[in-house]
Amino acid sequence: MASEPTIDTAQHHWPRAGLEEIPVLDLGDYLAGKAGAAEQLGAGLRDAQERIGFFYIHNHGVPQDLIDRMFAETSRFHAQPLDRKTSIKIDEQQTGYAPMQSSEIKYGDAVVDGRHKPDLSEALWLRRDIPDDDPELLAGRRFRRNKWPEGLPGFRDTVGEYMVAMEQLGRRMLPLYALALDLPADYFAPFFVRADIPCRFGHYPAHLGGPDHFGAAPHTDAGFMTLLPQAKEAGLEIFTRSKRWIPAPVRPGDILVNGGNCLVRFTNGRFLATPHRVVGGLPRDRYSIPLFYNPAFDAVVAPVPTCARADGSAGFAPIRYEDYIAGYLASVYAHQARAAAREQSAQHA
Ligand SMILES: O=C(O)CCC(=O)C(=O)O
Ligand SMILES: [Fe+2]
Repeated sequence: MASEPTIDTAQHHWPRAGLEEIPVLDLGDYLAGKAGAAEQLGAGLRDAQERIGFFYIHNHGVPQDLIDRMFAETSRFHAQPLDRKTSIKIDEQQTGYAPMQSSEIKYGDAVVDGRHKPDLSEALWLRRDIPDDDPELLAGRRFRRNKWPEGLPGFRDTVGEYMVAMEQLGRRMLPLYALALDLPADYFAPFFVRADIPCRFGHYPAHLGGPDHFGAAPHTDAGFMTLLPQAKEAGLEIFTRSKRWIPAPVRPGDILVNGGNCLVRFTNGRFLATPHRVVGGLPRDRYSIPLFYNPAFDAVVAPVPTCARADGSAGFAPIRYEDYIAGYLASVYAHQARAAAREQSAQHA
């Protein structure tokens, strides 16, 4: 299984105060095509990703009405009776309904405080929708088949609209990552043709858990960039390089962005995948709708040329994204660990 990335802290030198500030990047001028805006944002993104691993984006171009409708659909889905939700229960495809406390194994090295209780949240996972005759789907590849809820008219259309808008945002942000790393602006584009864009439409019921039992236990995300439209309720906390948990303030209308383990691998540990968690014991129900903007399944995630290690060592070994994500999921979910074991024994049979 793929080993989790570790952060090369020797490359980071920042005063403590700065380690706890989540910057805001305004994409307005950039999306309007203003000269110089991309370079300026690239520098801001570099600072954010080296220092704290999280940043808000303002004027991101995704209509608020669409985000509001996606939140409304998410609460409509979770308001259904449990047997309706479990009729599309999550399986080795990693799409469908993940019930409360279904993260059965814990997040390997990313667990920063040794607490191992399964998440007090439920979620509907969906990926890019592909036609029934897609060759990879017909070949039985994992992570390809969506499970759509029935009896919720309009749900599927809204999810489709949301995925298109959010994927476009992710694609438009790729040049900023490239410029942040002194690479040609189009460097990352080929890795994201048919990007993997899993969405987690999550519900954290009020009054569950507490200081030692979380809505989402401490973890790092697996992919490249996580796009998290702001929930109405607070509750997300991030573990900074000053070794403290700080709340991520709710900034209505903005989208919170954070780096995942694939970004760490691309940058040989220079950009952070910062551990985060959702606290337990929330005063009100909380919904969240992250889209994980990740490479295509066949893309090979390998350190970029500008992130060679100073000591000449190679750093992270190249790995196909799909192999990486399968290993990550097997470390979090028992059903994925079983699927991985089945695939291994089939290969050796
Ligand atoms: O609900 C949130 O605010 C964050 C959830 C999260 O960290 C995740 O789904 O990876
Ligand atoms: Fe996360």
